[in-house]
Amino acid sequence: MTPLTFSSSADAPRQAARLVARTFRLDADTLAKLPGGVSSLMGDGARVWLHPGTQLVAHGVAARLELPHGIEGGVAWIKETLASIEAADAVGRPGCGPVALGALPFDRTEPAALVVPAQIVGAAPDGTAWVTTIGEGAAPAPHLERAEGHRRSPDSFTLRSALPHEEWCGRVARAVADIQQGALSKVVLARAVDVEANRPIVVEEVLRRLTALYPSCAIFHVDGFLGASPELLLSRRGRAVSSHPLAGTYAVSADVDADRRFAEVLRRSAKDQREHRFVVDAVAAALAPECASLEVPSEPSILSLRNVMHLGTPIHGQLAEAAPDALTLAARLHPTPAVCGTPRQAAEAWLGAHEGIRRGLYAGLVGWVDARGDGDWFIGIRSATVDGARARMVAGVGVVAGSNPEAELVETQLKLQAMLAAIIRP
Ligand SMILES: C=C(O[C@@H]1C=C(C(=O)O)C=C[C@H]1O)C(=O)O
Repeated sequence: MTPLTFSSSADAPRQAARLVARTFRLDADTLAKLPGGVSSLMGDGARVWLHPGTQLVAHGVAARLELPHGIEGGVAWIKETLASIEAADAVGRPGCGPVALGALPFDRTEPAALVVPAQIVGAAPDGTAWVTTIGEGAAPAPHLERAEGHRRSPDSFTLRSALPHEEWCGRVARAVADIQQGALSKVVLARAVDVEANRPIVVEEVLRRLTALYPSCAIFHVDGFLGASPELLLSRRGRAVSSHPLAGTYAVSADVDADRRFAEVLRRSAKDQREHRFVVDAVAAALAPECASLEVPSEPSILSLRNVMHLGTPIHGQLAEAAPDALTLAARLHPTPAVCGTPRQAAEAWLGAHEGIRRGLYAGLVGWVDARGDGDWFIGIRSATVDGARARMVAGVGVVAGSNPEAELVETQLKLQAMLAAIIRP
């Protein structure tokens, strides 16, 4: 069936009324046939969202939701469109019923799209699992075949930086100089590395390795864009809202005592604290007008991953009654100074003039929103874009007064490790 296409218009909710969604609980017998849980259904073409909060593995497209003017053109119509799909939902969990899922570009004005999948298999943290099917006129029957992946993986890889190291370090030095001149306070400069493999990269295998290496992160895949993001931009469950901005990074070693000392160094680093504060202040300022209450810890804590540790501040709030849906809130926060800079406009202009790469979906938004307005949106970092035997990995670093170009280069290498370890077979 050809999917419907909706373009951000007043008409989309009316057209969506042609779609019908059915959600059923998956019983124990059916789940027993999926030993890896819902993730056993992810073939290369699936749209995947695996997070300890909510897991969604989606196939097919019931409708494409197009944003020809990017998220800047407004995204509130997406939740309204989902809400006008006729839905029978026997489970009622966040992520049940019709869902819009996908990845949106870093650039707020770049054309973008999400999809309403034709089938979504989901699981909640307590193990409740469900399947939703969506179609025009009637919801199709669910299809729960396990993905069979017998493709031969690549075993030889070449890596090439998009910019020579010296040139990239020169740009960091330029950013530090411009910051010292007072043109801006922080800018997040990204670096791309291209991988070429001897055979097509097997997306499903990369996702399995990411799941094993980064179990606390959001593992995602949308049309070749995949990754393991540690950074929650915004999650909404009813009136509860949360965000977990990160900024400030240190290496993680194999030695617990050394890591404890590194964590202390990071916590006491005035440069990293400053870099972090810009992000927390921006997130809190954007959320406050929508919230009846908002808790922002005064000190960051340490978020430890396999390759790096970050300063992170968990922010929680209760939304005001009229607050918008998860995607609208996330789009309002984006781009935070964790991936762009401060002040935002000066940083965007600086990146446009000096960064030298097209970010695309890197550092954009990735996640889902449902018809109630619940949803999870992470920042699309620790990510790569895979196209056959090629992949582009991107990682960025926050540059502030006092940043050292060579140290920032090392930081990009640590962050790129997240994807390298999953793409390149051990
Ligand atoms: C921009 C990235 O990461 C961001 C930048 C960080 C930093 O500069 O310390 C830390 C976490 C992220 O918010 C990236 O991984 O590409």
